[in-house]
Amino acid sequence: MLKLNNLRKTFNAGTPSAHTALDGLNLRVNAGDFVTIIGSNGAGKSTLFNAIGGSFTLDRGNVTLDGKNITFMKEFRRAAFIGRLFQDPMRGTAPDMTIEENLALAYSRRHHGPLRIGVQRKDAAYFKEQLAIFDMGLENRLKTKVGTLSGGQRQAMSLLMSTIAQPKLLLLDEHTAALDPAAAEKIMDITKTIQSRDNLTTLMITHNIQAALTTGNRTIMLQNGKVILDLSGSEREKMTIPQLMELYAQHGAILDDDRMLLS
Ligand SMILES: Nc1ncnc2c1ncn2[C@@H]1O[C@H](COP(=O)(O)OP(=O)(O)OP(=O)(O)O)[C@@H](O)[C@H]1O
Repeated sequence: MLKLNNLRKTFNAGTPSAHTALDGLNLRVNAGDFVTIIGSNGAGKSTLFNAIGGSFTLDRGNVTLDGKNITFMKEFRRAAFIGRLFQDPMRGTAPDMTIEENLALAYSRRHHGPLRIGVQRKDAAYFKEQLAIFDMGLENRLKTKVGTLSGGQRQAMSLLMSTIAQPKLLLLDEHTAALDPAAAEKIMDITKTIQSRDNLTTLMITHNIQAALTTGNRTIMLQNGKVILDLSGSEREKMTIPQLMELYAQHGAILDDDRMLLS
């Protein structure tokens, strides 16, 4: 479904600050897979998402999605079929637009036509139904400006906007890390519900090792811009956090991030 072949990206090439963030990265993801991604700071996780989303030109390698080579496709075109959530709940929604206008904009991507903020009555009913799943009272606030919502509510909006047009791929970049624990749990629960309901092929970066091992069906570990571990099936089920850290250490990496250990 998603094939990443030999991805390479060096930032500031040819200067003293040159840094190879992706170093011949290979990955195959099957349709419907929910893959969690872990790795220490600077391992290349967000750069991997930027490569898939088309934020920069790769030095080498190619990205194929659903049999189509999208390596040179512009970022805004990929956004029509790749949903992405960031840590910051303020990204991904337009604060001066209402809940229904934001959703109408996202929903119009489904038709691959021009983006629309005009809200048709039948669409408004559908948005209400979808918002009700979050159980945050948002379904009764369609005319509320998104800028007035809490962080958790805005991330709920971003999640719905990223998935309402049924993307081919969903990229979650620590999308619950900046939320309070109750909101984080709620957003994660709904993420799982939507993922399994729509059989959405999903990649999720997390610093929470426990969540990485128990969410989705596969866990990969990145280090120095490469996939160094790929766990699924019974091997993943049996894996404990100490064993995982030991494996990580064997690759010369240290889980030096307190968030990983404490969360
Ligand atoms: N636009 C850029 N220009 C220069 N260097 C960059 C750029 N983007 C990323 N890097 C560097 O590439 C490396 C990988 O960064 P990346 O953000 O992918 O790491 P990460 O695994 O997501 O880390 P974290 O968990 O801290 O978010 C880092 O050393 C980073 O400084």
